[in-house]
Amino acid sequence: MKITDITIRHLQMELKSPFTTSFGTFKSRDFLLLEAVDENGTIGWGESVAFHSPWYNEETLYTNWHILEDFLIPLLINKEIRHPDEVSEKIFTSIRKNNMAKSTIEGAIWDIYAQQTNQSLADALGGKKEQIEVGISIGIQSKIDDLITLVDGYVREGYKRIKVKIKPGWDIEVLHELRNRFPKIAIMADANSAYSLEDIDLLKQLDKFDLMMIEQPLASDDIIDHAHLQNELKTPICLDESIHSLEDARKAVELGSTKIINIKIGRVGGLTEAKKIHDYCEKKGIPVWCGGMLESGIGRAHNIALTTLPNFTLPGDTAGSNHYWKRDIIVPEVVASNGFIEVPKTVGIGFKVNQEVVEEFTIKKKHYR
Ligand SMILES: O=C(O)CCC(=O)c1ccccc1C(=O)O
Ligand SMILES: [Mg+2]
Repeated sequence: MKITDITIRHLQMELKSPFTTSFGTFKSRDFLLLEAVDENGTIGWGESVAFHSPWYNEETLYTNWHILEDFLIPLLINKEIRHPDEVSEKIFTSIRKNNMAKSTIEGAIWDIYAQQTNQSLADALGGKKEQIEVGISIGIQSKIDDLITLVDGYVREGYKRIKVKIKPGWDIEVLHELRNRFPKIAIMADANSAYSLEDIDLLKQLDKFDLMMIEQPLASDDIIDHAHLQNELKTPICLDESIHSLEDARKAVELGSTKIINIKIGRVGGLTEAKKIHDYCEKKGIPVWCGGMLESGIGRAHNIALTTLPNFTLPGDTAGSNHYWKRDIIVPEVVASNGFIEVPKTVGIGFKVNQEVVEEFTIKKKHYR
């Protein structure tokens, strides 16, 4: 295939309810969508998971736009691509990091490749599952009672794994109440790097809540302190922010910094690298799951396809569209029923993009050829 035309858009979608992490609160989600067209007119879609500000990592949607416009698109446009793996393995090798920018365009190439080979994106990646198990990620609330009420609702909806965000001051007491009220459910906690090794005594207290895992307790670029912490904890540590590549995953696993890995397609630079991390972890007996970045339906569709690979044995964060949006930009929307999402069987990402709704949420767009 050859990509002849690309459109980048900045979209803004209002979240149904604000989402608070240890770093701050989101009321709406700004993100980039990329539409790529090949020489036969096949259209592929990719979503940038970078946020409006660089709180989660150093990228933002405008650094992504800059890297795409000035570097990635010129490297890729009108170039013959035989397989999507070539995007990261050959075409983008001269550009360091900027993984979310790379992943945006690579995702669209995978979508086109799947359509041209007449298969679903899940099949193109080698996934076998017909349905995937998902959990829910709940932001920091102002009161514990509010959290309990929310969790109660999600448990009734059938979500089998509940993730809560924690930070200093919103941790022990919250998890204690939650465990008391829900003795049997799978609970995990995500700190988004809100602690340091100085908090080791507090973190050790989390062991008594029988958590499925604690996600990224320490610094976002660390794998050394996490290894020290894991030595002292019974609760498995899961790394999110620290893992940007297969190499990072290998080093963290070798050091014993992590027992589980959260794979986010954008954070690792695309589906090809995500698959490599998956394969490596499978060999090493490290379970993986697919993280979420409050994606629109397009990013969600990519997450679902990736999760069909066999070592995604733990429920991911890709909840149903209705958890986030009044109206999503794909048809049908993603539906989670009893904690499961059916994997679409149609070609490509398996969902139609609702162009009218995309247009409605577009703040800015630009065309490249
Ligand atoms: O529901 C989702 O999409 C995942 C929510 C979530 O936990 C999250 C949302 C935004 C940024 C980072 C994270 C995270 O996993 O750390
Ligand atoms: Mg996380």
